[in-house]
Amino acid sequence: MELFFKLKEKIKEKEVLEPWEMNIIDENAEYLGVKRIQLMENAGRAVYEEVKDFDGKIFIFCGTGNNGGDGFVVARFLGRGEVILLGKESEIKSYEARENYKILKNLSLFGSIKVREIKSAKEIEDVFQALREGKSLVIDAMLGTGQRGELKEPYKSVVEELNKIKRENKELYIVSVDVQTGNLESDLTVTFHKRKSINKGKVIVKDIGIPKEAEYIVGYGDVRALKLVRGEHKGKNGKVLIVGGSKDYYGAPILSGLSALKVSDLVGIFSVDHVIRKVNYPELITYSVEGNYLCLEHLDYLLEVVKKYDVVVLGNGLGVNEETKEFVNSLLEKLNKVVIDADAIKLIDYENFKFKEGYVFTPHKKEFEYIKFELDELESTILLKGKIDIIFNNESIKINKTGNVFLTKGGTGDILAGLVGGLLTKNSSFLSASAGAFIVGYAGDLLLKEKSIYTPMEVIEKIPEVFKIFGV
Ligand SMILES: NC(=O)C1=CN([C@@H]2O[C@H](COP(=O)(O)OP(=O)(O)OC[C@H]3O[C@@H](n4cnc5c(N)ncnc54)[C@H](O)[C@@H]3O)[C@@H](O)[C@H]2O)[C@H](O)CC1
Ligand SMILES: [K+]
Repeated sequence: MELFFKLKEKIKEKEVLEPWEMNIIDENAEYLGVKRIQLMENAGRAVYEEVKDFDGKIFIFCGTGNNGGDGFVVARFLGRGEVILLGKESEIKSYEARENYKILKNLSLFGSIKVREIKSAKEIEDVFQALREGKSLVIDAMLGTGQRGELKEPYKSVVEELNKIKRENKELYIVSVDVQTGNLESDLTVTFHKRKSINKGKVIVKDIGIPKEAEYIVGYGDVRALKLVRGEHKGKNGKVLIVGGSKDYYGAPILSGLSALKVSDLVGIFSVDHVIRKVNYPELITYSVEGNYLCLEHLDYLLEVVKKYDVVVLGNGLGVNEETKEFVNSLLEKLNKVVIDADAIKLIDYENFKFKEGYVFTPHKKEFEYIKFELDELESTILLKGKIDIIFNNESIKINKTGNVFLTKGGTGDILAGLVGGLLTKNSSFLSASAGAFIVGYAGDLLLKEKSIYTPMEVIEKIPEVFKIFGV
């Protein structure tokens, strides 16, 4: 871990987060044991603290997601006002929000808090009318970091109407929870943990108990953030070409290919005929060249083939010799999305090397010593495998703690490289490396629970189960 701390102090901490980054941090806080319902309670109380002295009518507009859940908590702390749910109770997405909604319904018996469910803005003309005159507070708990794209109804009309009233009635005060919903002209946004890139206007940042460490741990939040286009169109899921193998090693590229196949539906292997002869998996497309090692004379044909692929996984079983060295360096100049593993790491001429953003290096400790880099120029991601994996580039760093000693066996590195390659077709280098490390480690941990020893092929077969466990 001392390398982690050494690197971490050189990587500037992010002050502003993208919504999707915040969602990963939320999930990984839970992975570290922080309860979501507690975060929701703290978030609701944080907003309440900013509005509790308001002396006028209060309307809390809530969505069916966790942003709405926060709004339910605000209402409970206020102990008064009217809660308008944009949807039905049955549409409330999470357990945490549903529980908080149930409490409000129990409280509404006493008349202090009113609760309404609407399908369309037309149903609350009376509320809009009330907002047009006198002093009112609107709490915007409609959409938070989960909002995507153009507002759909009824959010769209509600926001439009609120903006219209806001222009007419200067005494209407709007406070947004976490982020504004669409282009709502809030007077204030109370956001949690860190400022979000989409926050506008006056913003107050409140801590709600999310530990800083949640930003530095890989968890199921990373897995859930993955873009994984399911195989509806052959070849649309991203295409991966494994470039590896030699007369001495034929297993490595096959393991990489089979692993990549778990997240992409078109995988090819480009290698020498010794290897291709041994590929007896119809799912793997093969490209065969004469010789014991891949070398410069194979480059032109490879550059033709690679045009059909999105990502190359380079290095598994390549062998280490002069002829392959030139091949690797010339090839990398021409490619943008590459997983660089095993022997390829040793063959790169780092003196004249550009660390492109689309590269992921997957060294173990010894291979890591070959990589000569200046951290502030490191656009590529390095996934340094170990008991604790460290994933880093010039602006982010995380550790992954899944996995066990049996994963250090031969073959697991090939599986990781292939999986990261598959993920890299649709995701950033950093997320592909982080999630890839988590998934392979977690697969190994599942296997270790079932049996005392397992094979690399069993790790590959376990990958879909990891996705299923985390609902991806
Ligand atoms: N996750 C946590 O640990 C905490 C979250 N907090 C609050 O939760 C929101 C994020 O909640 P989430 O459920 O992920 O998303 P939203 O509530 O923002 O959206 C829910 C829902 O809305 C639908 N939707 C998305 N885009 C649109 C659109 N353009 N039009 C209409 N409807 C849309 C979609 O179905 C979404 O699922 C976060 O901001 C915090 O407020 C807690 O505060 C802290 C812990
Ligand atoms: K909001």
